[in-house]
Amino acid sequence: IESIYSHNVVMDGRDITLNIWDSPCCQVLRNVNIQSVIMQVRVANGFVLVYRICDRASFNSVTKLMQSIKDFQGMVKVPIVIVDNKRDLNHMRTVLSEEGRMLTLTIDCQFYEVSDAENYHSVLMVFHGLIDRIWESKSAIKKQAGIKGIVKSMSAVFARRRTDSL
Ligand SMILES: Nc1nc2c(ncn2[C@@H]2O[C@H](COP(=O)(O)OP(=O)(O)OP(=O)(O)O)[C@@H](O)[C@H]2O)c(=O)[nH]1
Repeated sequence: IESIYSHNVVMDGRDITLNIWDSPCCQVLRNVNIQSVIMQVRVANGFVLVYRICDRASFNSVTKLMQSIKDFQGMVKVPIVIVDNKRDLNHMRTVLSEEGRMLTLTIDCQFYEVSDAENYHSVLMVFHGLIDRIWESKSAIKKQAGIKGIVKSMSAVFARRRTDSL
């Protein structure tokens, strides 16, 4: 079942409300639900893709899902964080840590190795990392919009001058 819930965090003195859309892994496993991915890419500010180190199918799903997000996002890149979970089950590991890291090379994203059952703090780090990336990408968009605005108004002045001189 998909669930949506909210969580409040304070970061750098700012109150932030995270609205988390939690899609179950099994849904992804059967087939990446393209419609759902398209909708999520449209509305989401960021993605946390979690696989289990002892479950190769979950890693394959994350790989597929990442490709779909890449395919459907437009010019604006939505920050993605990859999480290798259940580190406490290292003795049952079937996905190498390097494989997770390699995945992050195909798209610019962060990588975390956690055990959410054992360590709440590491999960917090994941979300803090994502929020940082969201802020960075939002301020980059604002800056770009600012430059575009200047270029637009300058070209308007030049266009008027050209018309005046005719
Ligand atoms: N040993 C261990 N078990 C975990 C860890 N995280 C979750 N689990 C267990 O794994 C099971 C599934 O946990 P969920 O939090 O529902 O995992 P999920 O990724 O949301 O699973 P889906 O709903 O199938 O996507 C539960 O029994 C958890 O107790 C972990 O870090 N270590």
